[in-house]
Amino acid sequence: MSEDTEVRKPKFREKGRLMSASEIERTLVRLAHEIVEKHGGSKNVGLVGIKRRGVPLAQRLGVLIEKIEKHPVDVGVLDISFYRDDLSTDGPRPKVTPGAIGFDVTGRDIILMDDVLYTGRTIRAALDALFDYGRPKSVRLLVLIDRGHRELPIEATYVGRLIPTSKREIIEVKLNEVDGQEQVLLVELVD
Ligand SMILES: O=P(O)(O)OC[C@H]1O[C@H](OP(=O)(O)OP(=O)(O)O)[C@H](O)[C@@H]1O
Ligand SMILES: O=c1cc[nH]c(=O)[nH]1
Repeated sequence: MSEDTEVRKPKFREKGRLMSASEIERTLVRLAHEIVEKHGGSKNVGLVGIKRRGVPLAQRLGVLIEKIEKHPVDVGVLDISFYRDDLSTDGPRPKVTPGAIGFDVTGRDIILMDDVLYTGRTIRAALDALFDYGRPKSVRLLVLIDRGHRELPIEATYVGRLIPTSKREIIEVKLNEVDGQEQVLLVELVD
């Protein structure tokens, strides 16, 4: 490949660790209690994790809520494969891949879960997908990190950490089940 055609890979610089494994754990415990409190229990609650890192978060919260409420909670998976550049209005759009969530969402109080909330476009696509599977009674959003910069009127009811960021920064959530390590990092794009 000539120098002219060579694609320059973006370079990133680690700026610091935002959350350790134990901080992630404590945050999830707090969110589990918030969910139980706000829903007056968990009998009608169904947790739906957005692939990829929303899934282990939903599974962990399911275990934590079950410990508090002493009965199992439905945990499902929403598989949204999408092509993304900067997700500009004319660019490639998130694509919903058909696949079972794992339980019937109709009539349920669904808590949709993801690791990072940024522009909100992933969640918009996830909501479209969710309603293809049924008609929930309510849908709330839980994210581990809200980093701001929304492009759509989407907000999370349950937020692990609100981290104001610049657009050059990226939040990297690392979870054991996906990444083989457990932490949240702040990285920055360098020229
Ligand atoms: O609010 P948005 O602008 O849509 O950004 C948030 C999404 O970005 C990340 O996914 P990513 O595209 O990095 O895919 P991955 O989860 O498979 O790593 C993150 O996991 C959220 O799903
Ligand atoms: O900073 C960001 C933005 C979108 N998705 C991420 O995982 N991190």
